[in-house]
Amino acid sequence: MKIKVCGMRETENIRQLVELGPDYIGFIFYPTSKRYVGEQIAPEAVDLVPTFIQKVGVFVDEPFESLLEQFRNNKLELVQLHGNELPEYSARLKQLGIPVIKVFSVGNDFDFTKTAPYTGNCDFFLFDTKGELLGGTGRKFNWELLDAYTGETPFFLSGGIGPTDAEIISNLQHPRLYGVDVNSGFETEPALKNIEALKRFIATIRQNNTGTKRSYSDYL
Ligand SMILES: O=C(O)c1ccccc1N[C@@H]1O[C@H](COP(=O)(O)O)[C@@H](O)[C@H]1O
Repeated sequence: MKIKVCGMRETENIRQLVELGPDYIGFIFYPTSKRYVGEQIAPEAVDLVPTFIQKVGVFVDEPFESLLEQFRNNKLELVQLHGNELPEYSARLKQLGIPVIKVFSVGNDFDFTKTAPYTGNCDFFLFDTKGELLGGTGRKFNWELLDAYTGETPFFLSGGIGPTDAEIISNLQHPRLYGVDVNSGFETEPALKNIEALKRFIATIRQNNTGTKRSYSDYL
């Protein structure tokens, strides 16, 4: 199971996170977010991230050209579309060779057939909790609803995941579950992650997923 840690901003915190070897690090490029990284991630922080950890830019209904500029300026590797972006928007990014994670906000009445027009137009889905905020709600949705997702596109599970969820996530059985995305559940303040809590969480997930155990030192 892949691990994405989202909402990073502070250089020292990024350095500590990199040592845990997550698969993806997310940066929020949405100005009204408490975790907004700014138009430019601190260049010294970008240089700390090794190539085996992919940098994801999280955007919400960003004008296309502006997204492209920020993608290039920040040496991002994937984009996460967390707003109401249409399948055509996602398809344009894919045509440019940019991998895309398309987010769906899941409430109790969510209709998973809404994902169908995005199939083939993005690489991953991400299922987050529907709430007043567009992301970073800190709340879980009912994970039993995932049984209704029968599509082909692999997905990240997100929304309110915290330190005590590692065991239950490791035991989830969905055939398209690709990764887990964590954010506010591991924060001591917005955009600052509790590294010790993440270390335990990542270790538990990886112990329970044989074959994916990895630490930063393996790559030195
Ligand atoms: O975290 C934010 O502030 C945010 C703002 C706008 C769009 C997305 C945002 N974060 C994403 O929200 C999910 C779940 O976060 P949480 O675990 O519930 O705090 C995660 O994918 C973040 O990328």
